Amino acid sequence: MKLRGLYAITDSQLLAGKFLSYVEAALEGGVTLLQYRDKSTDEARRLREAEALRDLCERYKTQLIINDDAELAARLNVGVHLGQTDGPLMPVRALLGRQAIIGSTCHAQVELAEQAAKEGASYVAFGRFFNSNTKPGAPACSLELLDQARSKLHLPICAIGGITLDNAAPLVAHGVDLLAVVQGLFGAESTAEVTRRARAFNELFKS
Ligand SMILES: Cc1ncc(COP(=O)(O)OP(=O)(O)O)c(N)n1
Ligand SMILES: Cc1nc(C(=O)O)sc1CCOP(=O)(O)O
Ligand SMILES: [Mg+2]
Repeated sequence: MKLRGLYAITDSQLLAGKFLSYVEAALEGGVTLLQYRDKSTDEARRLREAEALRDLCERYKTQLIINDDAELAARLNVGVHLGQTDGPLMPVRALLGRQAIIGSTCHAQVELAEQAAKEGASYVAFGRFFNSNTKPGAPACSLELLDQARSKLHLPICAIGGITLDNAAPLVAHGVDLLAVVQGLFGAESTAEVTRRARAFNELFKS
């Protein structure tokens, strides 16, 4: 499966009271990957929500990725996204199997991405590219880094951090395969607007 297009990421605060309706609206507009990102320790709720997302993703033929939690990903037989402090990648690859999608945060360092590629990552994520309300403290990354990364890496490149429909086009022009978005997608006033935004993000990959 080609990893290219919109990578929607959930946010429990932003989506409170409208979690599944907003996610479904995004899937309706077209989502290549959907990440369940919930930084809470409420295991029961996390399992319930992740199961609901897995069922929704099956209906829309979208791949579900769990943030941080390889055990939960294994339990649901879906992919996982790991940051630099979320533990080593290789045991997770062994746990989830060869087919599983495993993403790796590489901040603004091509060397981290080369290492992740060696360890079996399915895609590498660079960011943050713009100011992010969701994660204001994330280290910054530039378009020039993408040019270097594109010339050295042979796996899909994901960009994250403050991405909106107004600023995303240059990222795609610099070789990004996946646009990972929270606020720029789900910070919308209605489900119809979420669907419109999802479609518009995907259009950026067609020109
Ligand atoms: C697609 C994608 N890229 C980067 C991140 C950030 O991961 P991490 O650095 O582990 O930070 P948290 O998201 O866990 O706070 C991501 N989740 N997804
Ligand atoms: C979860 C996350 N990781 C980042 C990184 O740079 O590693 S930026 C980020 C937040 C993405 O949300 P938004 O689209 O609302 O900015
Ligand atoms: Mg993490």
